[in-house]
Amino acid sequence: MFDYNVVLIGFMGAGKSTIAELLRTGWGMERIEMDALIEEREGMRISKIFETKGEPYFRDLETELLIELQARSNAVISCGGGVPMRERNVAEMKKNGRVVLLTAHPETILERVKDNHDRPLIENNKTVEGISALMEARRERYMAAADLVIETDRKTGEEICRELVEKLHRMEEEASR
Ligand SMILES: Nc1ncnc2c1ncn2[C@@H]1O[C@H](COP(=O)(O)OP(=O)(O)OP(=O)(O)O)[C@@H](O)[C@H]1O
Ligand SMILES: O=C(O)C1=C[C@@H](O)[C@@H](O)[C@H](O)C1
Ligand SMILES: [Mg+2]
Repeated sequence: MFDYNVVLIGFMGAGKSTIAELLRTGWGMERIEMDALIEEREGMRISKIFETKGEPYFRDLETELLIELQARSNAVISCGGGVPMRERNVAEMKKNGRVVLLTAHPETILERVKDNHDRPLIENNKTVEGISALMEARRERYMAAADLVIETDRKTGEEICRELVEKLHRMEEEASR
């Protein structure tokens, strides 16, 4: 039980949704899936929103939703991959949350996302090189937003969750000393 939110950030396919679901089932947290909530409210898939309304429209929806989510606690918020790229968003997620960055190497990401076609930003160049380039462009902002970084390559979801919960508890202990 956390008296704040756990905000999961990271590249597409890093495992945010997977880990959020495990924290819901195993740790009783409320799971909030930003992409899914936006899709539900807009009544269309993310790829369709990008196509018909454009990326800036989608990015504004993300910011509005993050502001709304500050009212929760003990929620695990699985962010869209691009959410930490806006400074305003990072300020919002830190108001009532600890930000956890999940990382994975481009080869691992490619393996995980290759059969899914609802990630418009990588759909046209789904290669190690394409993923590496976008990852590099995002690295600095992802790192700056993170309170905690967890590598996910060759770890199971359960291992990642245990590491995450342990590290967050340790951070709280250290902060209260
Ligand atoms: N630790 C892991 N080991 C093996 N496979 C994993 C792991 N974590 C996630 N996966 C698999 O990788 C794929 C992508 O994971 P997931 O959807 O959780 O990523 P995401 O970070 O939420 O991506 P997006 O930003 O696109 O929503 C899924 O098929 C999932 O089952
Ligand atoms: O990394 C990104 O910019 C994105 C990741 C997905 O979660 C979606 O939010 C959308 O496809 C954009
Ligand atoms: Mg996801």
